[in-house]
Amino acid sequence: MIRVTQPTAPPDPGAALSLRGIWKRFGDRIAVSGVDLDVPAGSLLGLVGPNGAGKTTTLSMATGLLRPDAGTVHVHGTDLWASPDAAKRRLGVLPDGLRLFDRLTGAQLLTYAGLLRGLDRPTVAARTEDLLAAMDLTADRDTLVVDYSAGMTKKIALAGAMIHAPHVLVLDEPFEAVDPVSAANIRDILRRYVDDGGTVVVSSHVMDLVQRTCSHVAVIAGGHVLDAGTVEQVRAGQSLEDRFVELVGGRRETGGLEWLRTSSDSG
Ligand SMILES: Nc1ncnc2c1ncn2[C@@H]1O[C@H](COP(=O)(O)OP(=O)(O)OP(=O)(O)O)[C@@H](O)[C@H]1O
Repeated sequence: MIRVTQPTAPPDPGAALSLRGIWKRFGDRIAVSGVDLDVPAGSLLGLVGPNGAGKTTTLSMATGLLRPDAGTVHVHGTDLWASPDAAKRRLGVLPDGLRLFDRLTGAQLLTYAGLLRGLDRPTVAARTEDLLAAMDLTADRDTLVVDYSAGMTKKIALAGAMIHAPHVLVLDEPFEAVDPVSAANIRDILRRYVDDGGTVVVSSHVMDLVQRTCSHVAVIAGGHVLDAGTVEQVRAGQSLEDRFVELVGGRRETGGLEWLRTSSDSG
């Protein structure tokens, strides 16, 4: 079970990811202010929150891409910032706005990712073909990634994050720009990965997708975790979207844009 823990609680060694008191400040803006979160092994957790809530900053600190100002991150009990190599071997990451080596073809990019992770060539070759097929990209295996659509680019980056068979996948907006059929395929791949013992954290703005796909959810706003638990616990009988709006607030009357009513300017 996920808990929003007391800051003094020690990290949970049984959790796939255990964040304790992580903070990040950019100039005088505090992006993340003391996030404590345990992601249970074998869960598929959706991290949801409004724009600017601190999701990307939290995930960057949870995966070794950004050093927290304070706090700790443990990956299956290994301290990420004390033992980054050991911890990162267990992580597969799809960062937000990732720049890929897009002058490579899709197949070359996966080969590169596999070799970089220390896999031998036959293993890389076999997994590359499996992943291309799973992402429905076999026909475009020899197309340059720079010529891929946004959704195809997302899928090849996701495949690159999975090639070393990590224990934990951390995916920032994996469904953004992905067509509904590909999104369903990706959901199946992630569910199978979880059934086989993996853990997935995805950030998303699409509540319906999180409600249908995830076992757990954490709601973050203003750099804090507002609620976390199983999807059933957090939504408490409402739709996740209604519960999200209730927790986060911020709905406003859409007055003040009268000038947009172009029909009133018909003369
Ligand atoms: N490199 C940076 N320099 C300065 N401020 C930053 C930087 N990165 C993030 N921020 C600020 O930190 C806050 C949290 O940003 P973050 O990108 O983590 O939010 P998010 O929840 O991922 O948002 P979105 O849903 O819009 O992607 C925002 O106020 C943002 O302006």
